[in-house]
Amino acid sequence: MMTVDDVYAADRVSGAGLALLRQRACEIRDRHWGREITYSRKVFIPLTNMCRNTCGYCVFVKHPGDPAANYLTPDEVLDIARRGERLGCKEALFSLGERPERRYPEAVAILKELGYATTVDYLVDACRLVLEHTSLIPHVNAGTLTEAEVERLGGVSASMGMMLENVSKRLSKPGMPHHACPDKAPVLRLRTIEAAGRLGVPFTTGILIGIGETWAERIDSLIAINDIHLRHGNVQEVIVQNFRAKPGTAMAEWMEPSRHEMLKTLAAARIVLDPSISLQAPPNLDGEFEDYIESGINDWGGISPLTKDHINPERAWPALGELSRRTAAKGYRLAERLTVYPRYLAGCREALVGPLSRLARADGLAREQFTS
Ligand SMILES: O=c1nc2n(C[C@H](O)[C@H](O)[C@H](O)CO)c3cc(O)ccc3cc-2c(=O)[nH]1
Ligand SMILES: C[C@H]1O[C@@H](n2cnc3c(N)ncnc32)[C@H](O)[C@@H]1O
Ligand code: MET
Ligand code: SF4
Repeated sequence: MMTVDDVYAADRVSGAGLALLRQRACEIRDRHWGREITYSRKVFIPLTNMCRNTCGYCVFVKHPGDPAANYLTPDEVLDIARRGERLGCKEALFSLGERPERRYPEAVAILKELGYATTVDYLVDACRLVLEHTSLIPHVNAGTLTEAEVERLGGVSASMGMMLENVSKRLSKPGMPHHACPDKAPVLRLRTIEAAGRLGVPFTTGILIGIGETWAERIDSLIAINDIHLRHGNVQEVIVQNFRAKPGTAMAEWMEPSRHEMLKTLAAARIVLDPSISLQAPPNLDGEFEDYIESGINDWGGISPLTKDHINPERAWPALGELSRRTAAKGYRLAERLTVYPRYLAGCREALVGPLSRLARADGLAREQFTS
């Protein structure tokens, strides 16, 4: 048995110690998730890249003055979704900046032109548009939200998400990545996940590693997420994502976390988290991603045949055939899932019943499987 105390003490494990940690994680994964590793075929829809925060690692955000700072129009949203649909995508991932209208008159003006007061108002209609005119299912990754906002968005998306990042308040101090980022206050992030729990919204969250946190703070974060899941049962997946330094950002010269850190953290996450929570790591942020399989992951997250990863635009996804082959080389089968995991399908909102049942097969994974 491996206890939470053992995991807290695993900060400096290597060699046989690390091997044992990873083996334990794999046993848990194999027992609860079998020999299948899933992914979601998606399009990325960056509804706006303006944001009132300025996270030190973020290259997605664009501020007014930069000609690239914008909102997509409803036509552009539908165009991305329709092209994705033709390529077999099933998820529309809306990932966007947070409340730019609270900071920039430029954002207020564009929203007004579109007929909205807030970014969330526009997001609700953009999701509805995709639901009504395509077969894609919206997943909303819009950062911190109030309970009322989660409720509204829950009616037009099957699942929602927001990385906790980390529970550490230290990361908001001057010189740290979340300094002057109102929406990255850990207490607000936890409240958002908790609100989704109360409303029964299947939720994706996770931690970003290598941004100045300690090992103990990583484990604290995983436990905080797990506690919400134990109360509400709504955390469908946890992402462990490695920070990648981007030119032009405040953290351009920061050291990136090593693969060793990823392998250790993934195994720790699998041991700490309830086994019903899917463990996801992205395959485009490290050349030797297949090693994650031996740390207990069971999911690769969203992969797109059409759009780039706007958050890590320089990191192309591996081709599906390659992902399939490298997954198989470790003894696992690649399978395509929907944005919402099988066990949450039965509890979905009325408006989603039809769209989801058209895409899901009896076991809850995608009826039409693209795996190479
Ligand atoms: O392409 C990406 N997809 C990201 N996704 C989407 C993810 O890969 C899946 O498509 C969805 O979680 C559905 O399972 C996120 C979703 C969230 O709810 C929260 C955070 C992320 C982070 C990323 C990301 O950095 N890049
Ligand atoms: C959508 C999620 O992407 C993550 N994110 C943002 N910037 C980076 C980066 N430079 N490297 C890795 N992950 C990043 C954050 O965790 C955010 O919440
Ligand atoms: C584009 S970053 C992902 C969405 C949101 N701004 C967040 O940081 O959580
Ligand atoms: S990571 Fe999200 S919250 Fe932070 S600046 Fe980028 S878009 Fe804004």
